[in-house]
Amino acid sequence: MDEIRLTAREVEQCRTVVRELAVSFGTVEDPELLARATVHAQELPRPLRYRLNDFRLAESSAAVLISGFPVDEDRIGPTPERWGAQPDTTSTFPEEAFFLLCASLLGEPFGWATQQGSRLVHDIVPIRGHEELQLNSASTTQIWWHVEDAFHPFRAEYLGMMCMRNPDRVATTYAPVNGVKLASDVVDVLFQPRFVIRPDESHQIEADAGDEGTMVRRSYERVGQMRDEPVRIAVFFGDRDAPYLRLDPYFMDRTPDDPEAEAALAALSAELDRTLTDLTLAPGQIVFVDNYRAVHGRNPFRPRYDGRDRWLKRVNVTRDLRKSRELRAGPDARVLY
Ligand SMILES: O=C(O)CCC(=O)C(=O)O
Ligand SMILES: [Fe+2]
Repeated sequence: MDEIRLTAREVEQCRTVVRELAVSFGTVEDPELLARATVHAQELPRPLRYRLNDFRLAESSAAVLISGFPVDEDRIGPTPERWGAQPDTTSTFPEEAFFLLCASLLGEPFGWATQQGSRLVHDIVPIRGHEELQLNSASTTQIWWHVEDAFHPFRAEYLGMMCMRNPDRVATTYAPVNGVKLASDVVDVLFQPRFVIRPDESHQIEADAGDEGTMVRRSYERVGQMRDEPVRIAVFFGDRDAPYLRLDPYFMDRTPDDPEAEAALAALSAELDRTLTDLTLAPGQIVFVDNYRAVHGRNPFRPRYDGRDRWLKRVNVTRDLRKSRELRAGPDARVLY
């Protein structure tokens, strides 16, 4: 994993860019802020921009960690009890703005109409009642490693997570695809469209949509269709010698009619299990996982429900918004329906 450590001087430079945005904006969800972020991000320190550009373009690593940006523990306020429940969106504005500026050096932040009320920046917090679900709001159960939104053709190229607090040092888990060793005939099978991935539960909790508009309803219908009539896809794609990957075994069908495909998936899963490592984010740290080149998950933990729970902000980033135009309301709209 690449690590970028900001120097004290660089942090000051980053804060200057953020302060300028804070004059005009109170929330990072303002569409105008995102339009400006792309431009203002070019005022971030040049070493940071070079390193993120290498990560994006040369695929120097399957994840990059950015350390050094401070989090003001008092100002951010208590960990919300559920996503979207932060009483004052300005309380985390500096952290989230820096996060989005970094994200916009990799591509375009976007959101899903079927997730967290169409917000771009998600809250990852434990929610009472979700403890055992296979969702990021779970706690006592582990989140099995996965490619984010693996079922969807327009899933993120990068998944960004920024830590607000993590007092119990709960680890995100991570495994890059280039660490796996597989026989050549297994790789062949993984490159063939013989696998089924269904939408995960985070896209199916209708009550959480927060918006009953036709677009949202249609979006749930589309996800429902992907669940009920999934098409077979390849797990590996791209370069035969350095494949990209797309899988989420927890939501994948077994294929008893195709034992060879089942065995290939089992072999890849065993390799990813073998190479899975812990990444414990500390407040202020940001990780961008290359969602084409690595899987991620999370270890289980005991939730506190006392306002001091683990709290991450999360953003989906695509390199190219245009490819999902049929699912968006306008050329610069960032929500996929
Ligand atoms: O909480 C984490 O560290 C990661 C959870 C996860 O898989 C996600 O939010 O996409
Ligand atoms: Fe995830």
